[in-house]
Amino acid sequence: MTDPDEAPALRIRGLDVDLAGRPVLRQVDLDVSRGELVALLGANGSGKSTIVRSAVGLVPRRSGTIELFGTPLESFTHRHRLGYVPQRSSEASGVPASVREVVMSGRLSLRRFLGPARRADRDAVEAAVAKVGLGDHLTTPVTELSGGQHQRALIARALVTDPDLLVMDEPTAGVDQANTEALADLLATFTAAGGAVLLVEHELGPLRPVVDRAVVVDRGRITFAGVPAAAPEDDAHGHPHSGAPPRLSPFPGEAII
Ligand SMILES: Nc1ncnc2c1ncn2[C@@H]1O[C@H](COP(=O)(O)OP(=O)(O)OP(=O)(O)O)[C@@H](O)[C@H]1O
Repeated sequence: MTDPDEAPALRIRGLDVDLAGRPVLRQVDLDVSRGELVALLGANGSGKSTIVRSAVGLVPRRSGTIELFGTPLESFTHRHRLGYVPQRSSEASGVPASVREVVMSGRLSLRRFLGPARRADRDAVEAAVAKVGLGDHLTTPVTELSGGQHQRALIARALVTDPDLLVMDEPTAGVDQANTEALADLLATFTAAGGAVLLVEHELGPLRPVVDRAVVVDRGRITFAGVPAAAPEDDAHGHPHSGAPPRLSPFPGEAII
């Protein structure tokens, strides 16, 4: 266990994950510091989602350690410090919950009893919804939102506990340029205030200016970590271009290429 005051927001060491009896992640090491935005890149099926889902405790691991703010995941009780935005496709459902209900569900980790929402909960929901620009849609069923608006509702749900670490799985999938740029601004504000972000992307696109470090995953292993400008771009088939062998270091400050 690392000193909680010094510890990075997220520290993964030697992570091995098997799914359906098949190795999916092998010896993954990754740090995300406070105030830092790290993007996980890589081809389809390389293991990006499995890394972020492991980081929030959704996937059992074969070996390795995961710490949040210096505390092992298994004993981390401050769930409100963690905001998770799943892949939007995994949220699709025919149940017409409103934006308010979806975002309010993010407050459950803070509520001791499940009675009617308190004033503080309602205020936090309205503030988070306003932050993502959906203030006019509080009562709109999420099924009636555009892809970009739906994504913003999920981001509001992740922000509603005022987290210190945001973990996002493809937050720009199916989102137009304007919404992606708005997300980039929001993330820049979040990290400037000391928040840490780990997100999955297929390509950096409009988020590139706010990404501090790009980490490339290839067949379950980290093959590159460095400044975004040096990250290999995906080709049309989703495979990173091979170029000069990258210097390998998943740790902050060690990988300026
Ligand atoms: N629940 C599961 N059971 C079995 N295999 C799985 C499961 N989830 C993922 N996998 C497999 O693990 C590998 C990594 O999947 P993962 O979703 O982490 O990749 P990814 O890089 O996020 O891909 P994409 O970019 O397509 O979302 C893939 O081969 C996938 O088929």
